[in-house]
Amino acid sequence: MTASLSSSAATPVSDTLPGTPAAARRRLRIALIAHDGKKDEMVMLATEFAGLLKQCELVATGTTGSRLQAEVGLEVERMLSGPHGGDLQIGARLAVGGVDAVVFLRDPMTPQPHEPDINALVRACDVHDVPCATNVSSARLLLRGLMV
Ligand SMILES: O=C(CO)COP(=O)(O)O
Repeated sequence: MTASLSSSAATPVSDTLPGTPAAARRRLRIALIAHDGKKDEMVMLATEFAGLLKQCELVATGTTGSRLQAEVGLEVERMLSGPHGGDLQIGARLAVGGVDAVVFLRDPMTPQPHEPDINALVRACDVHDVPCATNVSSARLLLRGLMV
């Protein structure tokens, strides 16, 4: 497993693939976000992939980040809580090349007050071709892919 990658903030994730010489690699930067109804699943997922995630630079929205720190023991940079702008902060970082992958466990059954922010973050992933998993099954595939 490798989670070390080259150092430029603007380096595309393609430069993080296994062919890149170890000395030129920088750590993968992964954003982790979960709505309240999905936070338990996020904790379970992060526990399952803790070996990988501990080698990565992690950023999360506020409450998700607290739970990952407290319950999984991960070092996480915490942004604002989602409804207070955390999704937008992560989207802004992603737009300038500062995020390599996003796991965003959205709750499709519960209306969110900050729906436009959520859509903006997912759109930013599509605009900038950053992998974004929005459910546990796709997150497992994405994280396994990063472990190659
Ligand atoms: O609302 C969120 C994402 O849209 C998540 O925010 P929290 O992690 O602060 O609960």
